[in-house]
Amino acid sequence: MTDRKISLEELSQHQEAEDAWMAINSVVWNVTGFAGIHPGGPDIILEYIGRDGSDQYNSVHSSGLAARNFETSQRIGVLDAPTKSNTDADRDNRNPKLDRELPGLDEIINLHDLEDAAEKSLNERSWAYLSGATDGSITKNRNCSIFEEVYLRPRVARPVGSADTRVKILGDEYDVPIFNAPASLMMLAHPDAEIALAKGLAASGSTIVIPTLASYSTDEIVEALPKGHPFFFQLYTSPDKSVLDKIIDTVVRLQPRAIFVTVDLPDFGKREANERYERKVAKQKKDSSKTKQKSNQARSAGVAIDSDLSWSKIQWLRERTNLPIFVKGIQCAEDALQAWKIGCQGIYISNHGGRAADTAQPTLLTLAEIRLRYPELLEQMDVFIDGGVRRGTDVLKAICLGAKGVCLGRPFFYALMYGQDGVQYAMQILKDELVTAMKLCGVARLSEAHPGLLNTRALLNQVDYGTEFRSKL
Ligand SMILES: Cc1cc2nc3c(=O)[nH]c(=O)nc-3n(C[C@H](O)[C@H](O)[C@H](O)COP(=O)(O)O)c2cc1C
Repeated sequence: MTDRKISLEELSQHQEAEDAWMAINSVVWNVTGFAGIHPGGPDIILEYIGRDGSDQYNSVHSSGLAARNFETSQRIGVLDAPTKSNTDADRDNRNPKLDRELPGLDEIINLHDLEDAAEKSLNERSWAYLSGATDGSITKNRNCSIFEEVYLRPRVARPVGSADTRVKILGDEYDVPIFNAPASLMMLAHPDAEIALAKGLAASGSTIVIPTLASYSTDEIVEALPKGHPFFFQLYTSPDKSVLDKIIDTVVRLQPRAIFVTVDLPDFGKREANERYERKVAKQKKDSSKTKQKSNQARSAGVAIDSDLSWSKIQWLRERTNLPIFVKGIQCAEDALQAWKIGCQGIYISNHGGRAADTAQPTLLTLAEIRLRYPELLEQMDVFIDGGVRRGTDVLKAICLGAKGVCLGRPFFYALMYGQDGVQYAMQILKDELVTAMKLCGVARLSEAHPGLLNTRALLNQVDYGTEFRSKL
């Protein structure tokens, strides 16, 4: 069947919410009703209906994503005027994320150097989105600095000729306990986005946590992994049942080792760096309406935001699939206990890298709180943690307190500026640092790590011991 040819004029006649068409890389789609379920929120769809949305689309999505997500019945035809094709989009999109040339990887010796390189080289939009946090970035910064307040207590004269960093999680062995923290729209760092991330992590003996809001489709990312390689999936529980069902069906078909269901974002926080950027752009475009609105990328409530998410929905999810469920976004001991009570196989301690509630306590403190109040949970569930991890010593400290998997968010975005090579390079830095930290502390294998290797006085001063003590405040 040949596609019907559509002129730009005909396209422009379909710009109402109830009758909405949009051109993406020359193909015209009927997107009526899509604004309300678009993961990135309705504003951006409503802005481009009746028009060619290719440039905006290509800046964050793979060229094939639209065809995978829309039904064939939504394909109206192709534009008659020559505009972008998928091939043009792939070519144009090779490297628009950088404003300045990147330093060579040989100039990067730790993850802080990677962040400096990102700050200098990424374009303003990407930097604002990736590096930003909510309000005053208190939690983002405290996630990092708390690792500096926990001191190592190295044991000496212990044979550590080789340090074994392997870890077993849900029956699979990984070379390192280090994973990516799932993060949306990685194409803002590099056009190969999650494809390069998946390949780089697998080549480093780890694996990817695939985000719901990836730039590539879940199928494309899984295809990039070696056949049969394990992976995890991060789920946003869309409030729209049909959207959620579709995501779950895809995920169940692809069989991740576990689903990490994100629970810490019932509303968008106030992402000030994004807002500043969007207002600046609106001002340049002289679009005063935008400067007064909530900025769309920063604060629009896409389908990711499930304000009514409840424990019963997580329980429903447990019954809906036979896959292990980990709750991502645990920020206190009571919720860790609740996750265990409803039968979750794991918890993932996170405060969204300081992008949810600002001034929420740093994640290492939450891990200490759980360990002190419900130590048995650390035996009964697998524990992942993220937030502020930048060094091999940070990884070791989290493992000493009971974490099994340690994840990093922003650093993998920055590493991705260099594509797959950057991901492998960052993993090698972390692994080398972890091995050195283990050896210097007298730890030959990760199973030997324990809290006695740490001076945690700084944490103990801050840990919340529960209602019994709190009522005395
Ligand atoms: C740019 C960006 C996008 C993110 N997107 C998601 C997401 O789609 N789903 C999710 O569960 N967490 C998301 N997160 C939170 C991360 O999974 C993780 O909790 C956080 O980045 C860890 O902190 P770190 O960046 O200090 O390592 C995102 C974080 C960043 C920085």
